[in-house]
Amino acid sequence: MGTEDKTVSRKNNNVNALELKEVTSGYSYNRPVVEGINLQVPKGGFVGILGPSGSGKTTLLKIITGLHKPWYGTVEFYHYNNGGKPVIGYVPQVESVDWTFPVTVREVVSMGIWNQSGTGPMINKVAGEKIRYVLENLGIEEYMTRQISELSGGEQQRVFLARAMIRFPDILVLDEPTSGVDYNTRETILEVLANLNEKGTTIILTTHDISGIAKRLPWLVCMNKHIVSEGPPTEVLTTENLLETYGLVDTESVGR
Ligand SMILES: Nc1ncnc2c1ncn2[C@@H]1O[C@H](COP(=O)(O)OP(=O)(O)OP(=O)(O)O)[C@@H](O)[C@H]1O
Repeated sequence: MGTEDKTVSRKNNNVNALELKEVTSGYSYNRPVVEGINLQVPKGGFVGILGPSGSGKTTLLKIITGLHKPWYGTVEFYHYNNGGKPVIGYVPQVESVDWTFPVTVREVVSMGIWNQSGTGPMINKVAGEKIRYVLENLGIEEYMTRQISELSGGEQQRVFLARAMIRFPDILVLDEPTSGVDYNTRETILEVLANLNEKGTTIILTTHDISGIAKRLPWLVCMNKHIVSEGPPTEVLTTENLLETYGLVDTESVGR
């Protein structure tokens, strides 16, 4: 059975890692950027969110991670083993982070486990080993002591992924994890994510890359302020859905 079947069947087993009900939110009064969002993400699911610039994808991810609050509606999480909230790892868009101050890869990654890694510049042995393990997994162990500002976009992207992975999250949320990276980096990132998903991590990512990423994922959500459609790529990546998602509906042909 392929990953696709597995994820789709999980979608139907009624165990959700998280569920958004009627979520509406935004940044200025009376101008919601996401509206009436109903979304269920199954435990162990791998979900891609597609939509044009400004369609509310990042806002939705921030609502899931708790960085931005819904105006209306609720976000509910599955109660993980410890009976509490899941550990959520968040990988922001690389371009949204300004690393002008001097900080090494090792220090950035250790921020993911700040309270376990020792105080200040001292990173304890266990944390140091975890950091090395995760960096090796991502093929960037040789950058350990480099300044983050010296790295390329694709390398920085993997450092942020490492920072989120080091917490061994139950849910990993990534904002355009492959934007601006080359083919090999994209494949490495996708392979790492597929392995984490195989081990049970629930993954939610946004992407603009339809052929390189979206159509290879088991479940897609198309959004443009509202959810336009969701389902497996074969059902969702239709011309009609994409035109509606990207606001390119041919008004002449529909007689408007
Ligand atoms: N901090 C903020 N303050 C005010 N408006 C914001 C803020 N963040 C986002 N917005 C606005 O909310 C809308 C949705 O933005 P969001 O970043 O969620 O879209 P997106 O789909 O992730 O876009 P992109 O693909 O370009 O990253 C946009 O119109 C944006 O200008």
